[in-house]
Amino acid sequence: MTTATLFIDGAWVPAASGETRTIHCPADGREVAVVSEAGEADALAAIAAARRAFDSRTWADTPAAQRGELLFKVAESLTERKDEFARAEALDTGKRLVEAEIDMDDIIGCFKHFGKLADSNPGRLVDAGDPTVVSKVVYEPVGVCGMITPWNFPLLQAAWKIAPALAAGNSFVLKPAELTPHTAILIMDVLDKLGLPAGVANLVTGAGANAGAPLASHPDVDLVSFTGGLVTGRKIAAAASETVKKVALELGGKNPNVVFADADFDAAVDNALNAGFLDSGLVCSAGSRLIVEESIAERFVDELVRRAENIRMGGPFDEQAETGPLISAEHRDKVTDYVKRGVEEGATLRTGGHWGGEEHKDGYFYAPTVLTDVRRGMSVVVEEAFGPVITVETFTTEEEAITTANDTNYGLAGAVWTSDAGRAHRVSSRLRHGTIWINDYHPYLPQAEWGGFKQSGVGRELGHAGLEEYREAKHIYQNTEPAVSGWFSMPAK
Ligand SMILES: NC(=O)c1ccc[n+]([C@@H]2O[C@H](COP(=O)([O-])OP(=O)(O)OC[C@H]3O[C@@H](n4cnc5c(N)ncnc54)[C@H](O)[C@@H]3O)[C@@H](O)[C@H]2O)c1
Ligand SMILES: C[N+](C)(C)CC=O
Repeated sequence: MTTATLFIDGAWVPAASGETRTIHCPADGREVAVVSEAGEADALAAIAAARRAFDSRTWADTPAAQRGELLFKVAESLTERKDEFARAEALDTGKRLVEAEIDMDDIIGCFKHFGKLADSNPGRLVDAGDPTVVSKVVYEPVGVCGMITPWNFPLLQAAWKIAPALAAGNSFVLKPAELTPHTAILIMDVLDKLGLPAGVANLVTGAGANAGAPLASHPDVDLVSFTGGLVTGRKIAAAASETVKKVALELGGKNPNVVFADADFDAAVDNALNAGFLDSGLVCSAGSRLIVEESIAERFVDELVRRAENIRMGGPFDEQAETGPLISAEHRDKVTDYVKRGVEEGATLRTGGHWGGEEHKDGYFYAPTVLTDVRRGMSVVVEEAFGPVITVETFTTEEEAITTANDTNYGLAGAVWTSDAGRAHRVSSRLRHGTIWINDYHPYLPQAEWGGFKQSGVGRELGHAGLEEYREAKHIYQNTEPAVSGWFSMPAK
């Protein structure tokens, strides 16, 4: 890959500083690509290009149905280039190729979903209660959108923003995570080849503090949509408040996976593994808090540990591998610290708690880990470790299960396992999380809203609301028989 990887105003350019960054695969350290390292000057150039493109109205005034057609063409192109994209994603993230392929299917589904929605809701007439008045609500694009995305699902999280932003007629600047820029570069190539007007889609690859920060603070950005960690999310919201721009935040989770004694035991154990260890737990909605009914806890944890010890770690192209590495040495140190602190605070390490063995020495692997005897308030129970770490809590009553599951500042997702339909309904309706699974874990649908309660975020992606984030509602009130109002007295002339 060349080092002119910034896409600004319809052209591929290097960073103004000439700086580059080498991307390595976290599974084995191999060099994957050298990309341009954007700084503030590049972000400002991209924002200016997006502003000009928006103000020219070329894309904003393109009929919504045509904008939708472009999204279908993106889906077609991604389908044709699926292998290339999945391979690039797997190399950048270290995730298994099969998982990157599944992500591609979801990404294609996302473009189709917003392609369908693009012209579905042009606005509505409002009854003003006066036949001389025409009152209507129309939906307009927000303007210039800054989009900042994380490294765990690089293109998927970008697609959840790009597709609705384009459907609504906006221009945007995308800043992907600095460690995983590859598929963001590829999707700009797709948009470029499909003839999207110059300046509508812009890309800056680089570090958050330099290339990302202007997207949150610049007055010419109308909306900043961020997916990433809570600490960064707070900074984005604070920076955005200066110019009172629209803010959408998709942050982390400390997601409860609640298992009642009447649940299908084998299915619940199997899915507790999926919940916590799929993609090494590098999923915002990972079921990192297992909350299991006391009467089955011992048997459940024994089986969970037995199964966890069987999980095979490996790189993206290792067909025997069941899970991959963490993203960096720094990230692995963070996970290591959480587990260490948990044990120091009294947790029992039932399995894991160590790095990958000699065969994985060039990658950032961390073994699937189960901690029991945890207490609420321990950092590993409260904070997002963002790794393959499950903590186990127990309960004896339905009320206690609900209280424990809601005892978090986060509110992204959670699951309930039970064979009692009434209980499933009662518990799911009391859980304060944006997605609740009943007798399942992890599925999400482009047709259904995704997002967090509490400190897991602001706003929603996907569904219908995912499009509305990128539109402004405008009320147009027309008096067809203008007349003197008579409100103020009329002085004699
Ligand atoms: N809710 C969701 O749907 C969802 C989805 C995926 C990931 N996540 C969350 O993302 C986190 C993991 O991702 P991460 O480690 O990349 O998060 P992060 O917050 O470290 O980084 C996310 C992005 O923000 C950028 N950034 C960092 N500092 C910035 C600043 N000061 N100004 C502007 N941009 C800045 C980074 O460069 C990156 O592009 C986890 O907390 C995970 O739960 C949430
Ligand atoms: C939103 N999701 C589940 C696809 C990825 C979260 O990290």
